Amino acid sequence: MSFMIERLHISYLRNIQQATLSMTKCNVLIGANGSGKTSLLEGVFLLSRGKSFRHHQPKRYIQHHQAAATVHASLSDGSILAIQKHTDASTLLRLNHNTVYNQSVLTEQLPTLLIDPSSMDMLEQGSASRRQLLDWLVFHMKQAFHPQWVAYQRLLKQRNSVLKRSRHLSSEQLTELRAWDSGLSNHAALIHHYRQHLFDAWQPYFEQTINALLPAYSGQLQLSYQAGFDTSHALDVQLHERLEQDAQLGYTRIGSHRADIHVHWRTKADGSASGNIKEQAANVLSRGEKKLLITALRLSQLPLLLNHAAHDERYANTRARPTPVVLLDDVTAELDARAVDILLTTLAKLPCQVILTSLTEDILPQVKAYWSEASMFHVKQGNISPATF
Ligand SMILES: Nc1ncnc2c1ncn2[C@@H]1O[C@H](COP(=O)(O)OP(=O)(O)OP(=O)(O)O)[C@@H](O)[C@H]1O
Repeated sequence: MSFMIERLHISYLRNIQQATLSMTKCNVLIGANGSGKTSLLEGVFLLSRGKSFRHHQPKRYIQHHQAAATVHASLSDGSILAIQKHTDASTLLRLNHNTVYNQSVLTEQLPTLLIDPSSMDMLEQGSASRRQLLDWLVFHMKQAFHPQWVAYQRLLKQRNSVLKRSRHLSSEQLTELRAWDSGLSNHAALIHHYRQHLFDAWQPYFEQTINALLPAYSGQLQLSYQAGFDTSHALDVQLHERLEQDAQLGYTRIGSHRADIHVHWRTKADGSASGNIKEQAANVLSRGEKKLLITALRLSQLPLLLNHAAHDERYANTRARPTPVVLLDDVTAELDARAVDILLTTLAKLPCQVILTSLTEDILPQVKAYWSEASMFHVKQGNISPATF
């Protein structure tokens, strides 16, 4: 058994003044450009992650002339989650009417997975979004990962601030760095262990999803994972060896914060899977195919997560677990009718709640055919109203 968002309330987020939605398994938002569709997805993401995927500063997404934006969700297991973001960037988080002080508590209750136009450059951009892709999985599957990652980030920040301040380190600073490096090294070893373990578990799910979404590339797309440092040696030894270079650069060049995921395309002239041509997939795929690949990267994590949750002792007594919410902005963009159809049939089979946005009603017949429970909403100038199919 799993639970999902039943009721969502948003106030003063961009052009949405007040909106209340009763949600089902598949929720389709239809509206013109600038009507507020993405803002609603932004609200759900904000509740789950504590930040927007569009702007870091709350004053950018809080409605003009308002002091705060609020998002409130009632889940089908009876729990209530809320976030309030103020223009001074302060945050109030609530779970079941109690204040909580750690966003990760809400993230755990409401896993969200975003597929939007800005993620379409994920393969070409810096490593951060690809690293976050893997870390999303690790966070939701390994409870011990998050504290390690937080502790690593804290030490890294301290180390970088010393490196930034002085190119020539005093003996006190060197002693201080050495102590931090040993801590960093211990955290990095564990972070790598969790990432590697889940990266390996993820591979077959990724292959299956590619078979469904990009059958023409079956067996030709492979993932690789780099830890960000040479994992055959302790990180502190390597940090020590390159301390002078880091001091010149003013930051730490190697470590868990540099981990990355790559997608390779590999084929033989005869088209068989293992072979002699190897390229970054981003150099080969069309824009539409890239969207399907990025979608496959994200969606392939869901069955793995859900299989794992079935065995997770945290949910053993309640027999219920959170259902991931897939936020899919502008579902038809870049895709032809056949690709949209494949994407929707794949999504409908996955154990997730879906919130889709679209400029037109073209996808409604498929939504109706593939989901037994679906809702439609019209979005106009920030007003969201339920509509019948
Ligand atoms: N802080 C703010 N306060 C009030 N309105 C805002 C604020 N920030 C943005 N807006 C407005 O809110 C609307 C947000 O639209 P949104 O991006 O959600 O549209 P959309 O329906 O997803 O459109 P598209 O189909 O073009 O992506 C825009 O019209 C924008 O001008």
